[in-house]
This record gives sequence, C-alpha cells and structure tokens, in this order.
Amino acid sequence: REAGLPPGPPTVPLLGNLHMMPTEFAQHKFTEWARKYGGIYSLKVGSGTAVVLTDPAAVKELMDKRSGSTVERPPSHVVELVTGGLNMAFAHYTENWRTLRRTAHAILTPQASARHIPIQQAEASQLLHDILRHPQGFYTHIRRYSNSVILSVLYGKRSPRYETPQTTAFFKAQHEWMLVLEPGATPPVDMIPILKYVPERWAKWKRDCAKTRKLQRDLYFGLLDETKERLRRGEENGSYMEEILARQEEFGMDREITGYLGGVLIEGGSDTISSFLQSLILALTAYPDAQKKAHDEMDRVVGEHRMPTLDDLEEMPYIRAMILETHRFRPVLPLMVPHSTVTAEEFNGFVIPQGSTIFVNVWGIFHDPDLYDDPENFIPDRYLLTENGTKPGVDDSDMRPNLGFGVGRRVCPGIHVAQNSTNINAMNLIWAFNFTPPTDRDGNPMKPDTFDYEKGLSTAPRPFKCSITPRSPERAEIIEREFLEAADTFSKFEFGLSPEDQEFVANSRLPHISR
Ligand code: HEM
Repeated sequence: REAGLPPGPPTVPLLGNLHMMPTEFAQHKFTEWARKYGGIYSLKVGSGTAVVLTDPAAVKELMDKRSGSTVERPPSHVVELVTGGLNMAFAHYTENWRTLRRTAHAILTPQASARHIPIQQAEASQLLHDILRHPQGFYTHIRRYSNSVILSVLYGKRSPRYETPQTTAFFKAQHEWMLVLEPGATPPVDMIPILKYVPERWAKWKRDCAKTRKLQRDLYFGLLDETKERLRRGEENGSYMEEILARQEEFGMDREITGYLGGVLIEGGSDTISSFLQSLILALTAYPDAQKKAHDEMDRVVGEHRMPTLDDLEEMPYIRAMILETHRFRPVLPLMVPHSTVTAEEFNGFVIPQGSTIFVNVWGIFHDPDLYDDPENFIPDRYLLTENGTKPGVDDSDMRPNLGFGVGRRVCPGIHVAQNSTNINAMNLIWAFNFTPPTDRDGNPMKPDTFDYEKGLSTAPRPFKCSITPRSPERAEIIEREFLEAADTFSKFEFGLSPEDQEFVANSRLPHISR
C-alpha cells in the first residue's frame, strides 16, 4: 500500500487485497473492515486502489461537495461491450453521459412525475387486486407492478401480466445483464487488458456479452419504435419517451442514445421499486408490533371506507418513518454503484489517487451502532425522534434521509417517480392487508429470515413465506371496485396486447369472475 493512502487490511505482494475481496454480499465484509480500519479505508486490487467510505462526513465532502472529481465510474470492458458506453448508470463521465443525464433531469421533474400519478395509482390498485386474489404470488405481482409502471410512464405501454411479452423480455435481458456483471463471471479483462483480444470462439464471456447486447437492443429499440409509430397515428398518452422524441433535437439526442436512455430508466426503475416493496412486506411480517402501529395510524387517518391517497401521507408520521426505515434497514443498493475519481483528492490527511474506485458503503452507515440505536432491528420510531433516525444527541449534520438514492452528480434521477410509487404502495398495502408469518407445528409464528437476500449490486429479499389476508370484507370490496374503476385509465396504456393478455384483461374486469 503506497504511503499516504488510507489504512486497510494487510496486503500481499502483487495481489494486494485481491485474494480477500468478497465476491458476494461485499457490504458485510466492507462494514466489518470499516469497524476495524475506520470510516475511510483503502483496498489494493493489484496495482489499483479502491477506497471504501463508511463515514457520513467523508461521503458529504468527497461525494457531494467534490462531486466534480468523484463523478466517474470505474472502467469496465464488459459494460463497454454490452452497452457501447451508452448505459447512463455505468457510463464514463463523457459528453454522452452528460446528454443522457441532462435529458433525464429535464423530463423526470417532480411536476412531470406528478402527472403520472394516475397510472401509478391504477397499477397499484391492480397490485392490491392481484394479491387479494392470489396472495401466495405476491412476490411476482410486485415485480409485474414495478415493471408495468415504468413501461407505462416511459413508453405509455403497460403490462397487465407478469407474462406479458415486453415484461418477460425485460426480465430475461436483465437476468443476462446481471450475470455478465457479476464479479468473477468474466475473466479480469480490466486488469489484464490483453484478454480483450481473445477471439470470440474461445471466449464464452464475449458471446454472453453479445447475447445480452442483442436482448437489450431488441427490447429498447422495439419499444422506442412502437412509441414513434403510436405518435404517428396520433395516439399520444403523455409518456416520457413521447416528450423526448418531440424534443430530440433540443436535447441533442440521436436514435441510438434515445434508445439507451429508455433502457437505463427501465433498468433503474424496475427491480429497485420491487425490492423496496418486498423488503417492506418482509419487515411488516417480521415485526408485528411495527405493523400494528402502522395499522392503527392508518385507521385513525383513513379508516376502512375508502383507500388512502398520497395527500393522506402528510397526516401519517409513523408510516413516513416506516418508509425511511425500510430504506435504512435494507437499502436497495447497499454499496450504491461504484464511483471513481477523475483527479487525485486529499481528505483528512489521506491521499486518494486519481482513478481510484470509490464504494459508498451506505449499508455500513445505516447499520453503524455509533449512529443508530439497535441498528440491526426494524424500528420506524427512530425517525420520529430525529430527522435522520440517528440517536438523539449524535451529530448527524452530514446525514440526509434520502442517502439511499445516491450521491453527488450521480444521484438517482428517478427519485420522484420512485418515491411516488413507494409511498402509494406502502400506504395501500398497510391499509389493505394483514401480513403474518407462517406457523410451526405447534402454531408458533416463524419469523422470516430478514437476511435472506439475493446477491448482486442491487439486492432484494429472496422469495419468502408470508400469509396475506384482507383486513376486512369491506376493504376487499373496495379493492375489487377500485380495480374495476381503473379500467379507463388502463385502457389508454393497453396497446398491441397479445391474445393471452387480451383474454386476461377481459376476464379480470368481470367482477368476481375467478373468485
Ligand atoms: C426505490 C427506488 C430506487 C432506489 C433506492 C434507487 C437508488 C439509486 C442509487 C443508489 C443509484 C446510484 C447513485 C450513485 O451512483 O451515487 C441510482 C442511480 C440511478 N437510478 Fe435509481 N433508484 C430507485 C429508483 C429509480 C427509478 C424509478 C429510476 C428511473 C425512473 C431510476 C433510475 C436511475 C438511473 C438512470 C441511475 C444512474 C444515474 C447515473 O449514474 O448517472 N432509479 N439509483
């Protein structure tokens, strides 16, 4: 380890810390090291350097205030091969990234996100309806919901079923994408560049990248062309891509970059929202006392004769706290997306070389016992005591409640769409259902394992067992009615449905048909 670098685990010649780098759930190892080496420490990966930040002051200074220097992403040949440098989330700090980012900001404003609330609410009513009819399928219903919402707001085209072709195509492409991005899935091309020149017939990983690229392009450009075709027919429905197409010249977007902007927004908006909702249900199931408090608040403010609306949230401090606590307890991206430095930086007497990879260990910050009381447990009440949920008396001036949405110039551009969706559904689910764990042979509740998560950059609970029942017959009636009343909103987003989708839509709109 070079002089001046932040401290870190002992290195061995040539490899540095490579031999001890975790290949899954890195946030846990990174947090263990943070408790030992401090809120800023370094890892040597061959001749390269990675810096892990688990200190809110370091995050604020280096990532927010000096974001001009920490805006980069680390090099990745795989990302280049699959996306040609046009996937905003992984793209280098280039003119293309700036164009993508500027356009995303111009369209994903709070005002524009508010215009999409009706379709989000309609989709949320289908989510309740799907869970009411097939509670054991809640895990997949949530995935359909979040994918359909993002397709609707982006391309004006919804997916009534999990098996709707564009949703199936997305999950297939995304699965392949996550596989090639997985550390260890491809040879270390970024460290040993000569490997880039191995011919494709001897390099399965290159064929995998080519396959992923094709799956993504077929979907993203297919959806784009359908939107164009719809516009040509004069069938606008206010989607984001319509706006981009109309303002393409002003934004400096050609066809290629427009296709990839749509793609990254589907990727960014699909499994993140579903991960949040699945974690919320997991926490409600595992923490019945918290669930009871949320139910009580809901009953006080909304009662059982109507469904909640976004305006009700203002009156619900406990449920707002519960939403923040879910982000803290199980952050969707526990290490965010790695950043990298454009220039060398100095901080607290340490040197961070140019080109270092930077991990913001949001998991470690959110589970720091110096900042939070009993951080391993789900306790929404902490956010009633202080704005950041930190222990009373702790200096939290470097924290912010939405830290889980990223830092500096890379902060999540979809935050408004995301928050509308998480807020609507958190309220709906709490209003509608009781969530109870399965019981053992003696009838004792078996608390679900709140650590059983999928590995990867973005995580979600692995499918878990939970019994979901309507809180009252009247609520079940209202869910049925709201879903039927959403048909008008849905119809504006139902284009080119397959025969199976048409049949599903027709059947699901007949009151009580399959009950
Ligand atoms: C609960 C929901 C969500 C969470 C927790 C979340 C969180 C994040 C985080 C942590 C990052 C990385 C920031 C960084 O590198 O500093 C990110 C980036 C990103 N998110 Fe989200 N996100 C969510 C929903 C969405 C939605 C709905 C969209 C699209 C409409 C979206 C689009 C993106 C994009 C395109 C990026 C890459 C930005 C860039 O690198 O310039 N996200 N998000």
